[in-house]
Amino acid sequence: MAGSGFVGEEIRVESPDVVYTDTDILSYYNYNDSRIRGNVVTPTTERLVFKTQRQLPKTGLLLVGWGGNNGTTLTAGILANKLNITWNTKEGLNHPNYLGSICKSVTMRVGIDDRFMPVYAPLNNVVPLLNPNDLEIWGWDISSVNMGDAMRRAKVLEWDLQRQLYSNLKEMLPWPSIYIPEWIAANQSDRADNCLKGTKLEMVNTLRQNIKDFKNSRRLEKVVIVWTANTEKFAQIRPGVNDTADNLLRSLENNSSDISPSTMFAIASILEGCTYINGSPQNTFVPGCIELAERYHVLIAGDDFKSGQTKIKSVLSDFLINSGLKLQSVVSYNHLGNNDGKNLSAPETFRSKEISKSGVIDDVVRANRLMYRADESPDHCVVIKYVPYVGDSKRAMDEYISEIFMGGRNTIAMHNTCEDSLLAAPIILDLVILAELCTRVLVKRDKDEEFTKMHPVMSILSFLLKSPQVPPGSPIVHTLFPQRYAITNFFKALIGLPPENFMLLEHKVPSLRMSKTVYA
Ligand SMILES: NC(=O)c1ccc[n+]([C@@H]2O[C@H](COP(=O)([O-])OP(=O)(O)OC[C@H]3O[C@@H](n4cnc5c(N)ncnc54)[C@H](O)[C@@H]3O)[C@@H](O)[C@H]2O)c1
Ligand SMILES: O=P([O-])([O-])O[C@@H]1[C@@H](O)[C@H](O)[C@@H](O)[C@H](O)[C@@H]1O
Repeated sequence: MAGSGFVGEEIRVESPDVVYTDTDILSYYNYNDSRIRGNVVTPTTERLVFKTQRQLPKTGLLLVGWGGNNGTTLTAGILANKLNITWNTKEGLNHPNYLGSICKSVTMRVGIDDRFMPVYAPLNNVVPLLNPNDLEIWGWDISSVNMGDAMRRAKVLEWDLQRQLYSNLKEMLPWPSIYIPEWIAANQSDRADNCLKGTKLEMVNTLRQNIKDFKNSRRLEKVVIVWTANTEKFAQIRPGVNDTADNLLRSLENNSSDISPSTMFAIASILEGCTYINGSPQNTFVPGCIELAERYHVLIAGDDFKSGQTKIKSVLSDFLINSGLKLQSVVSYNHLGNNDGKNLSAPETFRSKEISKSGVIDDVVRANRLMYRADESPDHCVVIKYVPYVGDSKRAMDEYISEIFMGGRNTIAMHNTCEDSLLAAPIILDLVILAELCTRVLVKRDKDEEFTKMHPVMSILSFLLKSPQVPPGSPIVHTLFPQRYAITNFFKALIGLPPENFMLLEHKVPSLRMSKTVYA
């Protein structure tokens, strides 16, 4: 629709720097930045070439912890969308949707029209992205309950919707999984009736066979594996045990107690060439695991889905500090009554979550040496309580206190109630869709001969994760909008468009509105 400020169909770039072949999109891209030496700043330009496969592969999604609130809610939600199942509540008729997914519900600015006004397009019309309705889904759980009864157990979705999905879901039985009690809360033992036996190596090989059989039986080209099982305690990083890929594999063969179930899943995924995403806060990606992913060029991402309280914190801390208000105290409390909350009621598993929820203000504080000394940071307290009665409906209460002009104080208090799994499920979807896109992208410097994959640690997914994994030595960005623009600017680079600069100079420099349109 001309002049509507919106493009509802797949956009196509016309530029000498963008070539659409039958199989790929080739974009010749100027990556501009500036290099600082002392107080001397030098603009830099690196000519890159991105090659993005256009063909969408038949893709499978394997969920570890499939029978949990997130796993069942995601599976049920995709099925409801696929079958277009509507359901009644006291408010009336409800339709399936993908609200909460940036790949399915968000647009991005792609440029300006002839009136110099912004034009937006859905993310999935900018570069080819998987349709979640096409995903083949299966998974593992230490609980043998079928997905229909697990959906009922989760108590997340409205009964009229559950009723219509149950017959499909009850046929889905999770594969047995790895249960090593000391890695999660003892209160999880009552659901662990679906557990593999044998040595750690034997169990990893069983997981690998599960993956192979799933891939072959469904004729899949790709499989993405997501850990949405319970939060584990942190693993000790031990030299000679899990500090290198070879030591990690040798420790697996030696049945080392230092290797967690989540790291065993990561090893199986990597050895089967499957992208692996850690949706929980534990340190699955011990150094040896990252090295293994680098060795096999298998993409990994983590940690801990960023769904509610932490997402808000990443925005508020950015707003306060980057408005020159000195944030001095952040207290994040929440209680919830789902099984995640039950597992987090144990000190060691809570500690994993406390670490991932606490790090989110670090980058914005560290970036401001005007207000914060190197050894100074706001008080930051995280509290999570398990209250069975509220179920999946997490009640979060936060307080932010900042010092303001001339000795003043600014206190922001907020209350947030939401079904935690209805926030997390679309985030899992985005992680899968964006991770799959990353597997289709190759890049090289224009002057180089060979294309290469991007670094296996997908820091581009930081927008979706509380405690983002980044390539060794890379900075961690927590603030939400830079994370989001990292994704949309990446999309623009893949089709040869310049990054968002927010300058709107056409509306600040009158002569720009007179100049002929100059196509790059
Ligand atoms: N908003 C959210 O729901 C949210 C946000 C961020 C992170 N997370 C994390 O996502 C994970 C899942 O959350 P949830 O609400 O679905 O929890 P849940 O307890 O409902 O589901 C976890 C599932 O994992 C299973 N499980 C445990 N150990 C396993 C293993 N070794 N192998 C296979 N299955 C195993 C359990 O039986 C359970 O069915 C948790 O770690 C949670 O901290 C959730
Ligand atoms: O994403 P977020 O709302 O900051 O954090 C949430 C925690 O507050 C909650 O207690 C936990 O059960 C969820 O797994 C999630 O991690």
